[in-house]
Amino acid sequence: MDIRAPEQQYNPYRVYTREQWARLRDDTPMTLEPGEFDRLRSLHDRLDLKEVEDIYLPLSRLLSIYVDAMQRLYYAERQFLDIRDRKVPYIIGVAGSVAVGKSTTARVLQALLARWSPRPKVELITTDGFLYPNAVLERQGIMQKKGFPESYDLPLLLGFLSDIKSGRRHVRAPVYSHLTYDIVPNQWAEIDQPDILIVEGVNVLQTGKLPRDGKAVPVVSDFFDFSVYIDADEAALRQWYIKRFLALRDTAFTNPKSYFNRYALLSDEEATATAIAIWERTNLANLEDNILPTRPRATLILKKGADHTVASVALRRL
Ligand SMILES: Nc1ncnc2c1ncn2[C@@H]1O[C@H](COP(=O)(O)OP(=O)(O)O)[C@@H](O)[C@H]1O
Ligand SMILES: CC(C)(COP(=O)(O)O)[C@@H](O)C(=O)NCCC(=O)O
Repeated sequence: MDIRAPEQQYNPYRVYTREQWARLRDDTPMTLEPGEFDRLRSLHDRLDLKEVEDIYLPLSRLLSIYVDAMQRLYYAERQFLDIRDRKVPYIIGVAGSVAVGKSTTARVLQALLARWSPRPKVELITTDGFLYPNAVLERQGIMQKKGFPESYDLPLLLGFLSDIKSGRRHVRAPVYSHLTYDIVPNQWAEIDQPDILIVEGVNVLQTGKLPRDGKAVPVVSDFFDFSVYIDADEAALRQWYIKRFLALRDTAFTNPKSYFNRYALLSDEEATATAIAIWERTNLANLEDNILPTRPRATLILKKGADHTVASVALRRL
């Protein structure tokens, strides 16, 4: 235990207000077209020009420094070891609660990084593709634990990342559908030697239980060069989850193929009660037990306020 006064304790992060962080954009140009915002934004997430200018352009600038430095280190080490092989993809993890807006952040980063010069190949993968199919979750009695560590095929995810890092071509990842709430049979996303890969999911900073015998067991973040945790207070997350559930009731849930089709005819009150029940039973429990504890492992923490915009940024010291 650190018995020093809080102000004397070592803080691994430098913390910036939104205004301080926004100034770090410097002369990074805006490369997104106005029409692209709708495509990048998830349901009920907030994303406007100011958010990209104040938060994501400084982050894009910082990432370009990190990627550049890593490439130079990589080549210097290759020279030292007298090895000649192709460069490895730079991997960025995006973590945070269900409904915090990970998908939007990941898509904005993908769009901004892909416009760097010379144009890198930037791919994006979500870890929900590595969830076990519903049939398996049902057999194991963990359908209500979707998103918990035990609901993912971790060896498959680790194998995928290892293939990517080792420069393999045409690496396949399974695909998840939010509509059917299940893995899509016989469908894969193919990742072919990207320069940068963004890996988004609630579980990406989890370590699991490390073996006591010292045997080497990789964890997902061993493959990351940089990671972002998107943070928000529980009260805000709960509201966003309920709001999104109500919006989905009127849209996606009305599709007969939707797993939640039975909720399409619920009244506002019934739908809110259902959303709160799912939130508390599954997503909040997962946040408290398995997601929030990984926050201190991130390179960068984006803290959102109740209006979905980023209020402060914490960057881990090198
Ligand atoms: N039941 C659902 N039906 C259709 N789309 C959904 C459903 N649940 C979530 N989504 C969409 O799936 C995406 C991922 O959501 P989620 O995993 O909660 O992460 P985040 O909100 O952090 O991006 C979001 O774009 C969300 O709007
Ligand atoms: C699939 C999810 C765990 C999110 O996974 P992620 O892509 O963030 O790894 C989540 O969207 C989910 O389905 N949660 C289960 C409870 C619910 O239906 O909200």
